[in-house]
Amino acid sequence: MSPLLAIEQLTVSFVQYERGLRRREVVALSGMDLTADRGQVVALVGASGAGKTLLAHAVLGMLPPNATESGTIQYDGRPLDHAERRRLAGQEIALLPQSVDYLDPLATIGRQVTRSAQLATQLGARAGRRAGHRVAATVLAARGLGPEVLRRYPHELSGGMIRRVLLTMATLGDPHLILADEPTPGLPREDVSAVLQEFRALADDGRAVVLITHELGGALEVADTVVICREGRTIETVTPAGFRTGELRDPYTKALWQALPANGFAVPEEQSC
Ligand SMILES: Nc1ncnc2c1ncn2[C@@H]1O[C@H](COP(=O)(O)OP(=O)(O)OP(=O)(O)O)[C@@H](O)[C@H]1O
Ligand code: NI
Repeated sequence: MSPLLAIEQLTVSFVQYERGLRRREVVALSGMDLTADRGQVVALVGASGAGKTLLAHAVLGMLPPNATESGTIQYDGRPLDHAERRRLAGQEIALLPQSVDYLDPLATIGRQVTRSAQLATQLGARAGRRAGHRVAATVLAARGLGPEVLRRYPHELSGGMIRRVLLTMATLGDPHLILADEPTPGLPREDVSAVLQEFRALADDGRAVVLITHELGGALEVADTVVICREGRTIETVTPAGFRTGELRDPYTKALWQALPANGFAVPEEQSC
């Protein structure tokens, strides 16, 4: 059986016009490979600007109009064109967005989760309001958010609560593939582990999870494979066991591993200042 998501040699560039209307092409992704199958957590690890969010946005058909793409994105064995990506987005494929700006600052959490529940369960807007509201209350409660949260606006929630609301919304439609874009920054250490374990559980339930993160340590806790990217390309794909037994080929991957607290925080010479 083909893997649920198979990305090969994905490239993305942006056409920009400089002063004088000189056309310039900026290459943002130059060869990303990533495969994620049902039951797996695949961590996508790389520094800021490496291209992690762009990869997720490409899968969901969310790249801006000035982007051009090459390479292949296959879902369940078939190449995904733009229309198909948009059709699957929010249904079979869910994004847990990096930015909390995806929430509407002027609508209560209850309204937004209800709307997501209506969309996800394809209930009609009117007929579905009550049912949607019930579903919203239930799913939020399951993530430890009480009924009072329904009446609050996004700015009245802590960072950790917002993350839980986003996770709730992303998983409402019972997606087969979840792309989680930096779900843990700003969370206290114990919450980080809890969130990571939620992704593990979602994968153990048969979904595929792509976990985008800066933090190799967290990725190693829950991932089946770790894809290391740098400057727009995949440089290495390793299992957590491969890290421990030293099966690392690329110096950048080795440096990331050595910089973990348990390995002595060794910062490579070229990067120290
Ligand atoms: N719309 C755009 N136009 C031009 N360049 C873009 C656009 N969107 C992203 N980029 C560039 O593509 C590169 C990858 O960006 P991306 O947001 O995917 O990085 P990232 O790995 O998610 O970083 P972070 O960890 O900070 O979220 C960056 O150099 C960024 O400036
Ligand atoms: Ni990003």
